[in-house]
Amino acid sequence: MNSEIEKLRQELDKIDNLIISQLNERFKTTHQIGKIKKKYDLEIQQSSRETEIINRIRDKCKNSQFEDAIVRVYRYIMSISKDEQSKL
Ligand SMILES: C=C(O[C@@H]1C=C(C(=O)O)C=C[C@H]1O)C(=O)O
Repeated sequence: MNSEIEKLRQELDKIDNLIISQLNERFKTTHQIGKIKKKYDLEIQQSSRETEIINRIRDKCKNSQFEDAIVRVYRYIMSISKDEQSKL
């Protein structure tokens, strides 16, 4: 039993490495967008863009039992990008 879990945990570590690297890229990009918003005095919150992202995620996750979980994660990621943009 322990070795079964250990194998899956190693798999999770690899997946986490990918997520970390992609999250880092995503936050770098939202940071750049934040700098442009500051320069042109634009609103940080862009609700129609967020709806577009959530719709795209739901479409991509149509056959996944984790659709709602993934949408929750994305809402959280977007709220953190906005917090980071507001620090600029
Ligand atoms: C990144 C942006 O800023 C905010 C954060 C978003 C995100 O994390 O995807 C989307 C829309 C905005 O509320 C943007 O305006 O595109």
